[in-house]
Amino acid sequence: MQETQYDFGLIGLGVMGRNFILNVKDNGFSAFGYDLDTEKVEALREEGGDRGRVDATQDLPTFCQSLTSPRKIMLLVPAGKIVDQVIEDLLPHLDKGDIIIDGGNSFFSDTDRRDAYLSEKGIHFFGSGVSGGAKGARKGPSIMPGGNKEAYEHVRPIFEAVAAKYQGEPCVAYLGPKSAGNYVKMVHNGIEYAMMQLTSEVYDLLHRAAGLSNDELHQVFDSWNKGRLQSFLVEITAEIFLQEDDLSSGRLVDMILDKAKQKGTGKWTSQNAMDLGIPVPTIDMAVSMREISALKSLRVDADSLYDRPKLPTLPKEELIEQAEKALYFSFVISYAQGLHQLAEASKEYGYELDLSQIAKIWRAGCIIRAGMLADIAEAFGQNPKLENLLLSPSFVDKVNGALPAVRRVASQALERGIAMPGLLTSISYFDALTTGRLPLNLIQAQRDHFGSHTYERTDREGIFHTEWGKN
Ligand SMILES: NC(=O)C1=CN([C@@H]2O[C@H](COP(=O)(O)OP(=O)(O)OC[C@H]3O[C@@H](n4cnc5c(N)ncnc54)[C@H](OP(=O)(O)O)[C@@H]3O)[C@@H](O)[C@H]2O)C=CC1
Ligand SMILES: O=C(CO)[C@H](O)[C@H](O)COP(=O)(O)O
Repeated sequence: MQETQYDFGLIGLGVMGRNFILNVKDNGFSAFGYDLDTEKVEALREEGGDRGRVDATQDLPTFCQSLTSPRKIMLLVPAGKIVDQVIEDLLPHLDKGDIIIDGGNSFFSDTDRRDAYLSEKGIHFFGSGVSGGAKGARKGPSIMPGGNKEAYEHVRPIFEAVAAKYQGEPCVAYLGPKSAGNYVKMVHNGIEYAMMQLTSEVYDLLHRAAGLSNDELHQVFDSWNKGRLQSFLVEITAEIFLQEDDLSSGRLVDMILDKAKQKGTGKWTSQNAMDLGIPVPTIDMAVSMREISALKSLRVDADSLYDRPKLPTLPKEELIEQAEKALYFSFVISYAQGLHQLAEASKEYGYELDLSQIAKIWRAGCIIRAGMLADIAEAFGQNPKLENLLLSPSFVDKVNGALPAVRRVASQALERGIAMPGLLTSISYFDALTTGRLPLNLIQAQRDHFGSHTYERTDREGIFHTEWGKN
């Protein structure tokens, strides 16, 4: 029987779990890990040093007996059936009031199901997204917990200690009941998909239209990361261009196959946005682009069938300046879409989300952290009911200032046949959302013409139908 009582338990000592548990230990809490894999258990015991502060086992009863009451057990196992399996394995060893935290990228309706199931048994369940990858988990991630508010008080000191800090403020906050935390993490990942797609498009344009080398691309992204585009993704992009390839003489980025994989969180964001009736087309396009990227052989075959315009190389400095504005604009649009979705989800699912607080806990630790999130947090702080970021007076001048260059970049890409679907979609979304009268009156007329679906009028109340073609 294990003598020492540990403050925190962690199941799943993989990429995230191993780093998270060491982070808990470094912040003054004792932690006990559990994994099925002997090597992972032994590796943690080696790396952890003092066994009184961190230890691990492959024996579940020992694991549960070693935790202080109420037990606080975090799961960092692959999302899906494994989470249900681990919960079932744990239940015989738990007491009422114990807390299970699912830190993985679980689908939010699974979290609601698990929450209802466990609350009947007196167990508190937290769906709690964690972002920041391995490094974030080790040194300070952004944490997005949702669940029972009172029970959160037991977890709060640990989460606040291990979370990333932005100017001293922890990047974690209680977000709302039930699946609020997993939902926010899902949309975080949707925004992540959009920002990654947009970054890759700008890289492609600078390289193919203006001939920037990897060294030049490094310099561009590095300098952008010191300005208003300062963000984790721009920072790592700068670093990526410098990485030499161990297996050939060039840079690694040029040797990586152009097929992007996905685990599903971006797709879920798009699917649920459609259920809610909230447009997030830049996120949708980012998901579609991963799908198009997977069609490698089809793309290669089609490439040989069609002509692409051959235009002169563009002046570097001018394109770099315009591209900075295009990336800034489209990052703003990505956040605007994701936060709009969160506002609607909050109403639909009763999460009572505080969008300013969400932007605040994304300012450090997570993959979508960016300097502009401070402005976004302020915009929603000034007007918590802001329907869409584009309505914030503080963003109007910023967006207006970028637009001419954004449109120029898009035209350059279209003229050259360089695919920038994320940027073009962002511009079209912006143009549509800022147009008082759209041509969808014609769609209503068509619907009524072929299917008597009726329409409303601009000049009077009521529902109308016309026998089209009779006058
Ligand atoms: N990697 C990342 O950057 C991020 C991942 N996430 C999410 O965090 C979760 C964990 O991801 P990650 O750490 O990357 O995944 P890993 O696959 O690296 O780690 C998962 C760990 O769980 C173990 N495991 C599987 N089944 C069980 C079980 N029944 N009991 C105990 N342990 C088990 C696995 O062991 P074994 O290998 O032997 O199966 C493995 O050690 C996922 O939901 C992921 O989506 C969230 C943010 C970032
Ligand atoms: O949650 C994350 C970061 O926030 C993960 O890294 C995410 O799983 C990556 O998603 P995908 O594999 O679909 O690109």
